[in-house]
Amino acid sequence: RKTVTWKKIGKRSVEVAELKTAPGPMPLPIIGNLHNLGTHESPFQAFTELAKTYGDIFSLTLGSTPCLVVNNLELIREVLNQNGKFFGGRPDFIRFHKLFAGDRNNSLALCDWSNLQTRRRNLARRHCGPKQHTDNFARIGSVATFESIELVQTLKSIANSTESSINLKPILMSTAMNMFSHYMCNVRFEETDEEFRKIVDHFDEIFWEINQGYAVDFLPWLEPLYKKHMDKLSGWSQDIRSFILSRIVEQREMNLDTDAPEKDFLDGLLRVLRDDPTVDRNTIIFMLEDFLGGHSSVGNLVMLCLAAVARDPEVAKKVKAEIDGVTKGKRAVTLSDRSNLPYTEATVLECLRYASSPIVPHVATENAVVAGYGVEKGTVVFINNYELNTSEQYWKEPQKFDPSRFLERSKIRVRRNSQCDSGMESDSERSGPINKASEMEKEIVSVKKNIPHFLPFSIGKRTCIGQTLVTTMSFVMFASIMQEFDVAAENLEDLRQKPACVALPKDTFHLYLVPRKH
Ligand code: HEM
Repeated sequence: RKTVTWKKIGKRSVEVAELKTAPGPMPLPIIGNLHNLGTHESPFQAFTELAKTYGDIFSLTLGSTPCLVVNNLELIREVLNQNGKFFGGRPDFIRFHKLFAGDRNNSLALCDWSNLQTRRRNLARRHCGPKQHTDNFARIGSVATFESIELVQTLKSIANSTESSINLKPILMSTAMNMFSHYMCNVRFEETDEEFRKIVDHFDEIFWEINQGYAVDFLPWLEPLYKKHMDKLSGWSQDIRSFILSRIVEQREMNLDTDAPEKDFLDGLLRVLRDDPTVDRNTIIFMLEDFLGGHSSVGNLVMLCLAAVARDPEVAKKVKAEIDGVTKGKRAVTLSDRSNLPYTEATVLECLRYASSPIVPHVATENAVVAGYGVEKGTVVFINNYELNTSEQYWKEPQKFDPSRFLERSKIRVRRNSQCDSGMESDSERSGPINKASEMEKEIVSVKKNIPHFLPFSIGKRTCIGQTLVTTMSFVMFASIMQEFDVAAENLEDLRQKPACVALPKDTFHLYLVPRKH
């Protein structure tokens, strides 16, 4: 293996070290190690397998691109946290350019790190990653409940009119898109709107596409063979941008009230455009495309949650019992119920673990060192979080779908007034004055706050900005469906998911929905 020259810039001296690159399988001419990845359904499974031979950090050459794979928590932290500033780039795949009008730097997730990216992230954070107890967080909750109530009504009318299984995915995708466009732009669309339906389908196709890997990513000279495919990608994203421009941005620009308080993400973006001459209109359109596009992940995740309960009636029973206990079947589920529905929330988290969404590859923007090995500028770094999600080193029975792994019991002290409480009193309470509020210990179940090896949204400076939107909106949508329907599959075999993938193909399994009697 060749060596890398690495400049270590300390306080006083500049030292040049010759460091070995990490070990790895011998590459073949032209294709490099691509054949080593074809041995499994997902390249991440192949990484886990190769780690058994080469260790938790190893090198590959894909086509002619040097790559590094890191397979354990300590190494992942070393890459993304300690050395994050050296690994802020993204791979230069042709597909990524096609999806963003010829330049992947138009995309927040696929661009290299830059000052523009820092500004875009900051701009997006307030609306797309609001903190709990802020107005924006509360608005996510009210939009999610509003759209879920609409969804349940639509599903009830479909379920009551057919005995067959339902092609649920497009309906969930439209609901997710309406959650996002309603929250970010105060616009929602009717299910009967053909143009809207087409755009939601395009987004879903792109979400699947972005979750796949192709030989052409590392063998760019294959591009002519992929011409049709690449043209399709460009076409989808062009249609999406014209929709966003004509149906969302231009509509708002006609009615923009610049004196009123900022009402949503779109308002915020248009104000920056007005006030900052260095920001151009395309930046705003691409940002909207990126963030509205996030809805596809919510729709796909909820489909996976429904598949999970269709597969496992015991999980379904617990989710329904928990929801019924809180809502008493009398009102819709809201985001503020989340702390009282830990098993339901844990089911969504278990789906995220089980699906094990891959982390977008990073690229070394300068020569660096990981675990004592040299990493050349331009090296693509794969973070194997499939290993983090499925290894027995981190989870008990990782192959089992078990939401309770995300739960913990703890004791809290609560004050109670013995006169008002209809429960059994303890001896110490009975002996106290009748009206005096007393303290008692209560056991509560809650979702574990921090599991260091559970990193579905990654860590470090390129961490996901959409995690609040995902976890809140998918929770409300999933719980609302579970509150109203029993979910079942015609054939459990159909529910099979691709490993290390949070996406399902656009055309996927159908499910039975049977309205529940409250
Ligand atoms: C199931 C849902 C989702 C999962 C599992 C997920 C996970 C991830 C992961 C692993 C990354 C890469 C982090 C890294 O490179 O280290 C990422 C980046 C990103 N995500 Fe998400 N994400 C989800 C949904 C969303 C949504 C809904 C949005 C927006 C509304 C969003 C916006 C972004 C953006 C903008 C980035 C790029 C950040 C950057 O590179 O600076 N994500 N996400």
